[in-house]
Amino acid sequence: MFLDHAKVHVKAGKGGDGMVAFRREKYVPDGGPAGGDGGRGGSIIFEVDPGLRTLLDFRYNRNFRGKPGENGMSKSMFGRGAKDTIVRVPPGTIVRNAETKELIADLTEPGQQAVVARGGRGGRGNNRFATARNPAPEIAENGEPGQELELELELKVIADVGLVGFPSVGKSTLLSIVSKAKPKIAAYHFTTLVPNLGMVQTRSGEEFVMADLPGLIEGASQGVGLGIQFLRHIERTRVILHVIDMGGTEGRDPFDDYEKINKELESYQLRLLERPTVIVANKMDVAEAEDNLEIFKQQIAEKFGDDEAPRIFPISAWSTTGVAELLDYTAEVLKDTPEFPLFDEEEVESSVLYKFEENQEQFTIGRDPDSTWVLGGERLEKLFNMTNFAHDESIMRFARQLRSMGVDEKLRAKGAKDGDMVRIMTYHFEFVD
Ligand SMILES: Nc1nc2c(ncn2[C@@H]2O[C@H](COP(=O)(O)OP(=O)(O)OP(=O)(O)O)[C@@H](O)[C@H]2O)c(=O)[nH]1
Repeated sequence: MFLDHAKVHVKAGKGGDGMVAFRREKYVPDGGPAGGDGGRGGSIIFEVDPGLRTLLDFRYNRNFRGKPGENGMSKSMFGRGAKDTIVRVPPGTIVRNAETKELIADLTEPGQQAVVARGGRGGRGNNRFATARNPAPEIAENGEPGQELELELELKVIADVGLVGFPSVGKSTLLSIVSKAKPKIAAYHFTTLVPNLGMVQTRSGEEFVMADLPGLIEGASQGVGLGIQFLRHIERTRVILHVIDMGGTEGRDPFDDYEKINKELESYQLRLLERPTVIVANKMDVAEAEDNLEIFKQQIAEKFGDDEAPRIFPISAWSTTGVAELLDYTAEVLKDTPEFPLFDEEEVESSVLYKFEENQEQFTIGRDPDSTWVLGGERLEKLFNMTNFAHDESIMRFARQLRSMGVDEKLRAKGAKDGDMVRIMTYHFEFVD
């Protein structure tokens, strides 16, 4: 099965805790501080593996946890940093923050990496807090928590081969008989259009994705301001299969159809005619088809003259005659056909790059029903988590950090009085003006 969506939970490793320790030397009753820093927590990194084609793995495995950094040790020894966790994803994976929908990474090139959750910094040991006034501090930080978030993965199903042709020539029939799997695809964000796509496997096991291209193009010509991602579908379509009804159903003339469709393709200005085309002469099971094909072949030969004419594959989508040969040849042409960029490199670059911003609110002030003041906010909670409450001095340092962020002042401005209770997560304390 060909899955295009997955939701995963990632939590990077916490930094190791800093240590409170003192030197113990012979004959020295009170040595200086000797608590080492904790090591960095492991990040979670997504890496493109060109061998993958689906997001199937994420159905069974949707939780990724980074390794914690090692705690700091006595004798000023640092904790070791944790190894990052590498998660392999197929090329074409788009990663978003599931909550805000913000784009985190657009992974396309083999080996390309994106840090999706950063490991926490190691907490500092007490040897880092020594000052002239406080030569033996009992202050150490806990490691910073690793980043944690819910991610939405989306695999761009890129069509290698596009089907074109008049209505009722048999495009859907052909697609349905060659598709090994129908990718479950969602409507694009910007249109309600769901292109008709199929995964194709040739007799020798080669794979490519085939799409009903007119469906895509019609969407593109209707939609104002279609995203770059949408047009990339057409850009990545390297080979065109032009399907023609050789049965001449409803009095149609095959060559006339062929010319009309080409005119239309030209008008889209998507470099479609530059791509190699294979002509699929369909409905060869119909009585008149053989005669029609002979005439069509002559017309094509005349049109192209000495130029290289596209290959014509007579098939019957209905009885599947000739279809395997058509697919073999298509796979071969695909191999030697590059992409047809519609956008200049710079534009693509900026859409490929990912951003990773820390957008932290400083702090928030709310109230519990019993009128306890409640302090929150990402940055404040992080400082709280990094405080080692086993040591009074560490707690005092936390109080200083709050003051310098302006928490005291803001509380006072909101009417907090001496003796009021204040809560941060599960920790209660008294407000002292
Ligand atoms: N005799 C015969 N009929 C076929 C063959 N392939 C398709 N048909 C028939 O032609 C009709 C149209 O086929 P579709 O596959 O729906 O054609 P389409 O090109 O996808 O048409 P649109 O969806 O309108 O673009 C259907 O009734 C098919 O059964 C074939 O090889 N031989």
